[in-house]
Amino acid sequence: MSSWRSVLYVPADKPRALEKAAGLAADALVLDLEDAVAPGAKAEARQAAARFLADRRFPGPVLVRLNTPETPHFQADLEMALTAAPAGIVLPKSEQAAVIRDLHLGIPLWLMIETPLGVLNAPELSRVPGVAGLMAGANDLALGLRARPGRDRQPLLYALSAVVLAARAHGLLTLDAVWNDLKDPEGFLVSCVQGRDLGFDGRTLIHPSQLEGANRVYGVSDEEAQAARALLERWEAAAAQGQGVVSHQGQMIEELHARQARELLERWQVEQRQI
Ligand SMILES: CC(C)(COP(=O)(O)OP(=O)(O)OC[C@H]1O[C@@H](n2cnc3c(N)ncnc32)[C@H](O)[C@@H]1OP(=O)(O)O)[C@@H](O)C(=O)NCCC(=O)NCCSC(=O)C[C@H](O)C(=O)O
Ligand SMILES: [Mg+2]
Repeated sequence: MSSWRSVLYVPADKPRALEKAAGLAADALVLDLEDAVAPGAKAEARQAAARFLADRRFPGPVLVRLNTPETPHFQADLEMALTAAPAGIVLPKSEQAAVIRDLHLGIPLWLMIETPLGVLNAPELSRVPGVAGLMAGANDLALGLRARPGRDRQPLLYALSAVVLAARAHGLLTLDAVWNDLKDPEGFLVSCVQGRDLGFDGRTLIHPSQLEGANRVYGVSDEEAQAARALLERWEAAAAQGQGVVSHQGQMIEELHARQARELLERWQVEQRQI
């Protein structure tokens, strides 16, 4: 089990960003070959990504986001990725399960759900063998929906929830979309809480300044771990007496709450090892 609280996009054609990313406290990186890289810089970005992977510059999982299969860049991106063997491939603008299935890629896939059709097909996309996770893409979603999401992201909530629903139904990981406004760190934090409460496992990010907030909001605090231990203690004592439901600090608890507490403690332990 690894943690996916903070997943930083790094444009693969930016040497300084690659250099910096190698030492950052992100849980994972996505080396971007797609939208952050201008058409004329695609080849250079591909080579830099291959070098970064070969040199094992980052201790955690490193994913590579390819250009879409319809573009002239896709084949070369794919060949590079299959040779360099990242922890996974990110496929942007995923819409059709058959298209993804026909690629027959023997590597973990992360599908970006960021178009109206992608959202509608998210349940089928989640069932494609090899898919490890779903990532939401707010910029493309806003474009495709003609939505105007403000600070509260209200116009995107249906689509974001649909991504979580599909991922959870099929046991996949799922990551919330990026926050563009670097001048509004408070809005970013509020939206991290919103994404976490919707059910996302973590957040995709665009800037190092967003790492601390995402790690904190998506992480398990010591207080939460302590509360989970207390709940388990109460539950185990009650279960030993054959009880199926008890109250704990004024709240009803059942076996499912004990499971939830165990899962939270497991995550807390993983995060402690990553510090
Ligand atoms: C958004 C940025 C263009 C801002 O760049 P800039 O103004 O140059 O940032 P700073 O000067 O504040 O940078 C300070 C230092 O931090 C490094 N840096 C910045 N961003 C990153 C990064 N992502 N990874 C690693 N390091 C980074 C700078 O190099 C500076 O370092 P130093 O000089 O040594 O101090 C820029 O942040 C950026 O390019 N971000 C990533 C953009 C990106 O990848 N976009 C594609 C993914 S978003 C998307 O498409 C999601 C989805 O598809 C959707 O539809 O929503
Ligand atoms: Mg996008």
